[in-house]
Amino acid sequence: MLNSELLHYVQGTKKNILLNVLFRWFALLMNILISFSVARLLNDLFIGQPPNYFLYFISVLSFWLVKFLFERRAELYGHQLSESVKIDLRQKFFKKIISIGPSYNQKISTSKIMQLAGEGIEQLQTYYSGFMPQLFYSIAATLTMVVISFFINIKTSLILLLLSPIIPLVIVIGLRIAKKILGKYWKSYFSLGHIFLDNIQGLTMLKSYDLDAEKHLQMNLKAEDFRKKTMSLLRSQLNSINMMDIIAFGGLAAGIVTALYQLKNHQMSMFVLQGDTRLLAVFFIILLCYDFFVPLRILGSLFHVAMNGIWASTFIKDVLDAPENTQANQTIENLDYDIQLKEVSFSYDKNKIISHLNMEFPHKKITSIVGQSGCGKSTIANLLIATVTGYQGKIIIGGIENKFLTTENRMMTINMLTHNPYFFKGTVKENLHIANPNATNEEIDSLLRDVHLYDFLYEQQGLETYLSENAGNFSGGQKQRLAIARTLLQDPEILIFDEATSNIDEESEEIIMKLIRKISCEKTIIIISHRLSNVKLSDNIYYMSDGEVKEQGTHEELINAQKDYAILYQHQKHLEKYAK
Ligand SMILES: Nc1ncnc2c1ncn2[C@@H]1O[C@H](COP(=O)(O)OP(=O)(O)OP(=O)(O)O)[C@@H](O)[C@H]1O
Repeated sequence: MLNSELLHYVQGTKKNILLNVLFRWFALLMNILISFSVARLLNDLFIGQPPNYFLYFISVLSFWLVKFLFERRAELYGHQLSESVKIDLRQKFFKKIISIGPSYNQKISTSKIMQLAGEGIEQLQTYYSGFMPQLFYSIAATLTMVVISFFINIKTSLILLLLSPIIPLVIVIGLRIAKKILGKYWKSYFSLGHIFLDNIQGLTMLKSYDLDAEKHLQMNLKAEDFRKKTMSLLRSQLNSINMMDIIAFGGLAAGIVTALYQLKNHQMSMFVLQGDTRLLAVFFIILLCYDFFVPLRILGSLFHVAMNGIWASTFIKDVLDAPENTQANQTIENLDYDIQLKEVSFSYDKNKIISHLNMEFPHKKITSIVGQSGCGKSTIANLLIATVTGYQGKIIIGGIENKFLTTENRMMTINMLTHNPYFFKGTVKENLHIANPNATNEEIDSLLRDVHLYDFLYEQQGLETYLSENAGNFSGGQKQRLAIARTLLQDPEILIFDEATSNIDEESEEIIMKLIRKISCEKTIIIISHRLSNVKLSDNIYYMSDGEVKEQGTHEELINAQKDYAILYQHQKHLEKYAK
């Protein structure tokens, strides 16, 4: 019921729980004093002794005021607890995702991260700030009331003592029953989140294929499944709440009946008071019985919300406990940005993608990788930028094994431009500043001239020109040229162009290729392209097939070799001539 491991994840939790419980316990003592005062007043009225109303009023008001202050204090600690839990857990969660590095996606899906960071942590917050303090408070309050009732009437006290563990027992049984339901609930929730995010990301494509209505229906089915799972969870929670109500009210009735029975048998008295205290004792114990089951009953209700948190915690814990690459603490110190792959192999699950690759990508040179679709070209790029990890062999970048490079250093050193760069809604300047927040307008303008976008942008609002979502108001070629300007603004030493010129107009392609050749005298350039005409001027070309390097050399050398590269080149040349 109490996951003690979780306590370690949130700083200051124990202190805040302790203070919250302590002040609520003080408030309980005040409440008991109020009950005692009310019992005395009733006793006075019943035995015909004129009560001192003013004294009762003052004492009840004073107890109530002190109780109110204690409760406010407890609330304050509860609030602190609740906030620190949420902030702490979210910070730890995101820090962990960042420290796992760009390959986090191999371990956990984006939709799951969003759901756990949002709803998951929200649920866990209730566990920490509601359920956990309530659990300790319930124990303290129950024991306190059992001890006090012991001094009034032992039998009633024993009845309360015997009945008190039933509610926690129902909670434990409820947890066992709900385990299966909760498993289904979270599975359905993750599945809904995954499909929702996927469809939102691909909405434009879905619309263009007129598939949005179909996907809408699919999402409705998932949402309906989630609704059913939620209802089933709520039903089980409601059953258990009903059960706890029966026990709480049954316990209250049992306590009252026992007390009255004891009164009838002349066994009721206040041990500590002189004289005939039978009626006082019975009123006091009835009021105590009324309060007795309240903490346990609240524990029961909170338990159902906390149960979700406990379940979410297992997923959150998996993320927080995910192994980090603690060896990744080196940075490239020298000015050598050569890359070497030595006997590198990699598999997705058991599917071998590349095998025993030996490649070199020298600094200040253009090296290209070509080959049939699916031969593993992008996998090499992904291994270099570490969005994919778990390779055998060695990848040496600037003299340092890739695994040992810090994520920050790798990200500052290597940049990959794909055929589908992302732009945020906002101005051109805002989007370019992502790569370098300190870049001046002059530096940006100079790059915009290099990518032949200057005139186009300054015919509009210049750097303040507005980009709609993912630069939807720009053509494919303009978007790609803007992306290259953004990449160059960051000024990384190693640049990977993975099909960066596919699907764009010839003019843009020519501009980009010219620029790549211009910067190649000071950077390590890797070009991945299915169009061999783009790699003709490379210093070295690797021709790959089935995850292996089959040929290597300059364009002329490979053409003269008259093997697969030459055949593919002639084939593409023929097709391009035909297309024109
Ligand atoms: N995340 C993944 N999980 C499992 N298999 C994958 C994953 N990504 C790629 N693959 C598989 O790895 C193989 C190599 O993919 P890769 O993207 O490296 O090929 P490529 O040579 O770049 O192809 P293309 O020229 O079509 O982009 C393919 O068979 C692909 O199906």
